[in-house]
Amino acid sequence: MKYVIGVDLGTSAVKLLLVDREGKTVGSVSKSYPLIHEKTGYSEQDPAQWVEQTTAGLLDLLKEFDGKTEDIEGISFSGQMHGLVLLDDHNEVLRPAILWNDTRTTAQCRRIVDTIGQERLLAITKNPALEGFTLPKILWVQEHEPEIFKQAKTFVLPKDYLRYKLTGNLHMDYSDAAGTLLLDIASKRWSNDICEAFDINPDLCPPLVASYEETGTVTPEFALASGLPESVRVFAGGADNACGAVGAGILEEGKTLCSIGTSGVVLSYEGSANKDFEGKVHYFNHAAPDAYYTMGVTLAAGYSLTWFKNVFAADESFDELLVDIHSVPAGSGGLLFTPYVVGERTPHADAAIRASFIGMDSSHERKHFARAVLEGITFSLNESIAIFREQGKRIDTIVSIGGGAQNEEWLQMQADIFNADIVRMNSEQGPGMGAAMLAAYGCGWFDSLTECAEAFLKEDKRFRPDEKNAAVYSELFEVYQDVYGQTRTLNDRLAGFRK
Ligand SMILES: Nc1ncnc2c1ncn2[C@@H]1O[C@H](COP(=O)(O)OP(=O)(O)O)[C@@H](O)[C@H]1O
Ligand SMILES: O=C(CO)[C@@H](O)[C@H](O)COP(=O)(O)O
Repeated sequence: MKYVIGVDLGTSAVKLLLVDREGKTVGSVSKSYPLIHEKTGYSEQDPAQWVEQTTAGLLDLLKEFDGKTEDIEGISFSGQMHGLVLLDDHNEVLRPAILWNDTRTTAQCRRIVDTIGQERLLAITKNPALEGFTLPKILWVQEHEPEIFKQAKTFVLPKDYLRYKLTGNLHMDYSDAAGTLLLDIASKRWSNDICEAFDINPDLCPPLVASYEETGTVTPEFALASGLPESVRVFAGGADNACGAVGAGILEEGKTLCSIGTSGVVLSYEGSANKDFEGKVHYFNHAAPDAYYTMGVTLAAGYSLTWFKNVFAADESFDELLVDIHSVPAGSGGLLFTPYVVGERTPHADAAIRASFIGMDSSHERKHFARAVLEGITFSLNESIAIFREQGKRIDTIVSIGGGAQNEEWLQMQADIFNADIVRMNSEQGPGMGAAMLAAYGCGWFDSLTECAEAFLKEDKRFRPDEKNAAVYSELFEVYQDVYGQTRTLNDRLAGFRK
């Protein structure tokens, strides 16, 4: 039997899947690393930790594996998007990576729009200037750390840096490059116009490849450190949401994905780059050949739950914290939460907004708060679904993946709030499975990713909307939508008091 490995370099942890030729996961390992929040709005990670934890994860994965390591044919990657990794001329990391959920770059976003114009930016990149994207981060370093910027020879994204440590070669794939705001999405080329407008040497941008393209094999040093044979073929991989879509079979028009990881995403397949969503949702290249996807993003989905657990139930597991939420009725007894603990993206691109609990009552217990957090996160994702529905998309079935899909109550809540069937697949680790599928396709095991999806993916369980709860949530969603406008100026006034 032959095998491939899918590596999902997430925000909270790296997750590795060992998958056989029939699509069965025969081994999995997860290794976590911390986020560094030096100031409010800042979010960084040390790229060395991604490499250390992936290497340790591979050692564990291979220790447990009872097959022959020479039978592992390929490896590929799914990566948290947008994070800026700056490298010098020896490919050494120049500063900590500035991540997708770092929102320090509001001024740089304004500079982008003032310099290039919103219309031209949308025409080239299909996306507006948002704090999370990579170009504003490059401009921030250019302005605030000119000495570091002067030494920068190349920029890459998180999984590209990890792949470089395996192969010694630098590349970036189209699906991840799409989130930099430097790629011409339709022609799949770096935009010289954008580089020129911001005094960025185009050589800073690495060579572009397709997600299923081979980028090299494992170096002797990495083979020694990780136990991987040098013969393993290394494929480029893609953005975590593109890989999540591959791993959930979102490979044709009409298919929708909900992913609850650190962030939350509602994603829809697009066959071309020529639709116009006016920048209301992100529009990126897919990891599948010649395809695209649109998506709305909740900045702190799983992260809001993680924040709540760390503050109020640090010694408990997620399952312990959520054990009694079924005993709280839909609507959490009038307690409403907005998940803006680090700001928001869709539909409110606002780095300054912060979260609220509204309607606290002396009858509320901790379980009401826990349920309200899940409901608030799901309402936020429902705002993206509402945008898609307004644009005429029919959304009646949604595949749900990510850490949040581990909880069945939450999956039922998604069905009730989205008013659609929610499907859980055989693997909730969509991005890791998507990465494994890119390696399987790259190795030539299948003629297309669709063929691979047919062989590898199976529906595990379906959650259908409960009419009564759906009606309650439909009414509450209107209240939820009002909270942003009602709390925006209050939050602006509080901003000066933050760390
Ligand atoms: N048992 C669980 N029940 C509900 N949510 C969970 C559970 N375990 C993890 N999560 C949520 O999943 C998130 C992590 O999901 P994951 O897809 O691994 O994220 P990432 O790819 O960003 O590292 C956490 O932030 C947490 O909120
Ligand atoms: O910024 C985005 C998408 O635009 C995020 O979705 C990141 O890609 C991080 O993903 P997770 O770690 O939450 O999976």
